[in-house]
Amino acid sequence: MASKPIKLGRDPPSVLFKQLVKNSFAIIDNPVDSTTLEALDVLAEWFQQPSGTKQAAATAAAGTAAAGRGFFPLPDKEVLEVKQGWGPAGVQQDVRLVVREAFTGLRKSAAIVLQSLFSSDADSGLQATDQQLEGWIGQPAANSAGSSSSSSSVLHVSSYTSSSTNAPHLLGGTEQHVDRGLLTLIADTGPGLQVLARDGSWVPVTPSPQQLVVLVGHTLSWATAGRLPAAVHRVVPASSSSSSSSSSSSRGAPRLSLAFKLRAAPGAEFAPATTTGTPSGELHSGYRAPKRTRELMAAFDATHQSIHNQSTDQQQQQQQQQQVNIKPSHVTLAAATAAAAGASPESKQAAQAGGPAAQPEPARLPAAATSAAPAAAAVALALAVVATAAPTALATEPAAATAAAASAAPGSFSRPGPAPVPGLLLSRACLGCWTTTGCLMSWHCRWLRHWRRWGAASSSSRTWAAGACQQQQQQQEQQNVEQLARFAADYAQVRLWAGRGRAGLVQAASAKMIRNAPA
Ligand SMILES: O=C(O)CCC(=O)C(=O)O
Ligand SMILES: [Fe+2]
Repeated sequence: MASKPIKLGRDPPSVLFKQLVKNSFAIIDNPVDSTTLEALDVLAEWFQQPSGTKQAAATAAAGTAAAGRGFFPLPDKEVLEVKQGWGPAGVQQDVRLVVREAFTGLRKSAAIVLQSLFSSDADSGLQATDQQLEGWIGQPAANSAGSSSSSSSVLHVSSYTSSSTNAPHLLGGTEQHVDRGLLTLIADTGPGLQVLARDGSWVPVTPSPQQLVVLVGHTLSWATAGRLPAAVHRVVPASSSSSSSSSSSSRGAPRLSLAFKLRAAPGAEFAPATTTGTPSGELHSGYRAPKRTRELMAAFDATHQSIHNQSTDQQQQQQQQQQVNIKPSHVTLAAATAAAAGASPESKQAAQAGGPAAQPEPARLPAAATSAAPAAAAVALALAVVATAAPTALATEPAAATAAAASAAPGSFSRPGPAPVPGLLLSRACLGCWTTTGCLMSWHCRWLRHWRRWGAASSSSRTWAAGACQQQQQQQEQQNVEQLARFAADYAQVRLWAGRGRAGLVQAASAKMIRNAPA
């Protein structure tokens, strides 16, 4: 990364704030001399055990409060989930100790980052007292467990398994997503993490061993009325030849990361008008009413589907589903076709990400998202599809083009949750369901707006509207994808015929006439 790492005690907090506003991520020197590095080393070794051993050791036994939780072998990585007070008896004591210390150290670092963003020296205009911030984060003490003021923060240790697929950047890593919490701190043993920049490009983020990556999460972005944009990020595992190791024991081993997710306590309340010092009337309507964490998270769940953000129960369900249907289920039409076609990196990125339109924050969308996104993403998407269909078609017969496009059509891929064909939808935030990748303003949401106006919109009505609206969006997205696949097939045929010169075009015209001639 181009910019220098930030030293929190030395650099003014405004530097951090500005960098997060600009990039939605920053690299800092670890403000707490914690055992993060040691934990990476110890865990790299721990992850070398067979999957079954790890699962047996780190998954909490049935009948306990954390039953079934702890270790998740996913298709593209294995995740060890660590919460406050973690310590399954099956895990060696030294590993438990180091991991707990790393948890505590990262938690402190995250609190320091949050505090600096709200300190008056940050020139951020953000306002929250230390007491308020403590209320947001919740109490770490074990005796508050389960209460609405208890900490929900979690440490995810991920070991990325290598993928044999020819689209490793899609299947062997982590799909693009936004973290749900306040902020995430990441330490890792090698390259792979990427953050979506405002211009739609993916920026590799490579902290060195003493550094941490700070990512803004959905909750903090919402609490600051979008002033701090949430980081859209993904993990693209480097090929083994290019993987450089920052930790001696992990050389040649899969990338390992520690992602500490500072999450809001369940009962915390966020009022952007107070936090930003902006009169409520001046805020985007989506931010006007204060929200509690639970409400915020329900809206988040309705619009963001990612295994990294789910509750553990949801993860387990999805895990089972993925074991049956692993490969194409992660892949969006655009991304799959772009990858297969070797389309230009820019078109791949735009197609996968929909540019900044995928940013889940309703207000203060980057200019590119509000103006160019729908058209640009649609074009990028079409290009990616055509790029796949066309070369195949040129080498063979027109029918092959249709088949190539059809093979990428909706039936051949499915994705849990809304299919991300961004940009084809309206890129505005919905007042009802809180969708930001493009609510169609379905009648459910229009109703909700009316209810709101009359003061009758409860959180259950919002949940209902969100569900119904999401369903409608999925149908619409499906139609868009089908339409696009048809367009790609037609376009590929025209290119094929055009490639044969005038004779080809005449042939195309006569074929069309014959097709359309009355029987
Ligand atoms: O492995 C990483 O660097 C990031 C993982 C991640 O994004 C997550 O767990 O939410
Ligand atoms: Fe993440």
